[in-house]
Amino acid sequence: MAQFSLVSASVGLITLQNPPVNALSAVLRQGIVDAVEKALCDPKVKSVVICGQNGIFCGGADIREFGTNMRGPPLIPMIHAIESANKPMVAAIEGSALGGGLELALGCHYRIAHSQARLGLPEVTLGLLPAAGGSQRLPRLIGVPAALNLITTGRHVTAAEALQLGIVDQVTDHNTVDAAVKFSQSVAGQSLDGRRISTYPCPVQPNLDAFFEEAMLKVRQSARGAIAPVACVQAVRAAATLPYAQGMKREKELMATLFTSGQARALQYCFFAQRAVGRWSTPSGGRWDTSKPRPVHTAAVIGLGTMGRGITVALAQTGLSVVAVETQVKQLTEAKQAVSGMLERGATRRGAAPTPDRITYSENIQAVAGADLVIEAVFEDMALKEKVFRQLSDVCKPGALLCTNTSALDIDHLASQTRNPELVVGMHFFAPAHVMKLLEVVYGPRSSSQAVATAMQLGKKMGKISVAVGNCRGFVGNRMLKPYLEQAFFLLEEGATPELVDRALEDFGFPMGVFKVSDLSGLDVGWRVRKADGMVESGLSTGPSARIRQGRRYSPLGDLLCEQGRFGQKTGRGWYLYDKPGGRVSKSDPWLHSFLEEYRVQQGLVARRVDQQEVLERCLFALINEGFQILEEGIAAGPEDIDAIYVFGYGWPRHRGGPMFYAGMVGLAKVMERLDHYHQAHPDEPSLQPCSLLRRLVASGKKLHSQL
Ligand SMILES: CC/C=C\CC(=O)SCCNC(=O)CCNC(=O)[C@H](O)C(C)(C)COP(=O)(O)OP(=O)(O)OC[C@H]1O[C@@H](n2cnc3c(N)ncnc32)[C@H](O)[C@@H]1OP(=O)(O)O
Repeated sequence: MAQFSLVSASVGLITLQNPPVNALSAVLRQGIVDAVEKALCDPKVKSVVICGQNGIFCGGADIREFGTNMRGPPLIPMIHAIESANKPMVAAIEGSALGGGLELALGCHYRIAHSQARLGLPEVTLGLLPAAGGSQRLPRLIGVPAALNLITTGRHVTAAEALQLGIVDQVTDHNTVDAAVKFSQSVAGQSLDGRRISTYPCPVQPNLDAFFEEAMLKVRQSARGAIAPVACVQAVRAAATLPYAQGMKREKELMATLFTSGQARALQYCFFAQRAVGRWSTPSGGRWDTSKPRPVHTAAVIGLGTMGRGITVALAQTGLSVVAVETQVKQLTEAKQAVSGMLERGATRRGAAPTPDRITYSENIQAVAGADLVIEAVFEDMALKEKVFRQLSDVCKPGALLCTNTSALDIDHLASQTRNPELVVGMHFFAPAHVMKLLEVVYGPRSSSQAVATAMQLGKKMGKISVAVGNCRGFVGNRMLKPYLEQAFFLLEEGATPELVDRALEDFGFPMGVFKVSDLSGLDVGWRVRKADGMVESGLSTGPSARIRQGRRYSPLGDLLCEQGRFGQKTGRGWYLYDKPGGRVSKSDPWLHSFLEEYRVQQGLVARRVDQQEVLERCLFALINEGFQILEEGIAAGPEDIDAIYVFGYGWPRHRGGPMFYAGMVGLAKVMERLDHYHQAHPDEPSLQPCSLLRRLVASGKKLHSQL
């Protein structure tokens, strides 16, 4: 609802009241319409201030209403009525004014913001555009380039930037409502002719056609198939070229296509999934709302290789004291330099003062004795990690949480090396650890819910999307990646090229195809794991049995490349060719193509035409099938957890909602039918056999996601 009151004898104060973010629900919109009418009819009221309760102006349209039968007064006429009012309307912006919230403020004649406020039009991140007049008013207010930037990126600006851009008229460090009330009194009775943004001409943009062509090209390149950024450019172009009323018509048409698109549904699902993963639960009954995290003031990191350095930076940036331990002196010296460089660059990027140095370095593991929480980040080797955990169990103070940054190893086994297995959890960071948003918090059967809660809370403090997952080989993310990679290798054997497979995945929306990623992360990483698993035979034997290992189809292609010293970017050669070791730009490699041809001949394989659809179905459906298996085993509590992991850690295109959501969009019956089809053709590939949960869901007609 919206509360109306008369303050300072002549100011009508309208307070938006819809916790937690004053989203513009049907009830709130009705409340605003009623309150505005009251204010305009009351002769005592000479000016009006609109504010939000609980320190937040407005988080925009109520996203939960999208996709339902929208009731209540629509936003556009409501904002129009505010702009047309004959009494000054002033927005008092505290906290956030986002999306429809900012559009409401743009309908007001003046905007006063608190210095800590954030403003923006983030609709594009929800697969929409600012369609309550935002795409037409903002360019008229601040010019086309600045408006286009805000609308196509959805970025939030600070009050200071908003003032500089001309979005707000005044910024205050004091009580925003008081400042707005005072301001509104000062302008009461003045003409409002020059204050209605919809009547402004759009500032002239030189070389309009070239400007928008370039903008469109840029957006199409970075959008990777997302349609909302493209529609945003079209809407701003309408503002720059059409009268306001026609621009509004265009805004409405563009919004109509976006609103009903699968992409908008997927992006809105991601918005809520990102928040839902914070409400974790474990099979043993641990829950986010009943488990109290332990306080963490000092954290320690053991091992200062690439991951350990990133984790140290991420911890230091949260303001914690950090003890960083590395037993090799040379590595320690290099790490010190690298960490301080990363902290400095991070501060420059954020426009903040460098993080005060709260890091203590040591060569001795005894230095972690006082830490509340330790993150072990030594080399991915079980024997080494076992040793470190036994030492930690002796050295650490009672109650200290012991975490391992492993991407696949058994958490429970490591816990068994300690005196207090309930204090052990996995914290699987993604490289670079101070940049990547995802954190898998892995609980073993003996991890206490307090240990999970502590790691989840620390992840949140570090700005991560933390997802609690159960203990199994590869946890959720890497476990699902295995069948995906496997299928990509098999497709090469059957006739595809790395270029074809990567192109299909990049057209789907991944920033990089599977072979480019493999070159980037290093082919030797997987080789080492496969060797440890006893999968690798050196040299190449021939015939189908040479490609069956441990009872299932196996492709030795990756191993053969490694035997040639082709480890990817770091050696300048992998699935692609690079201009030098460490080079970043991939080129097609004729050697690789000949190698594949020779390999097929040797193995008696006949190359056939593989198309993009087959690449997507085999790689993605195999990955999704593993996701269903993970759900069935209770390793992930819900599909949102898997989707968040893939969107925030594995480059899954957000506008496709994550693998499990995508499966729902495609239709579970279709996914199952295609898996069955491929499994019949490849009975030695168990990852193509639909798992029982998928079969049960299809048989019952049940959906995995209520949004679909
Ligand atoms: C014609 C169409 C016109 C306009 C279109 C729009 O306006 S689309 C909406 C545009 N607005 C946004 O995208 C803002 C989304 N919200 C946020 O960015 C943040 O929530 C915000 C406002 C910065 C507050 O952040 P904070 O970290 O404090 O809270 P949190 O994100 O955890 O949110 C708290 C709960 O509120 C729910 N919520 C937030 N915004 C909305 C919204 N616009 N509609 C509905 N619900 C919203 C959020 O989901 C959280 O609830 P939970 O149950 O935990 O999911």
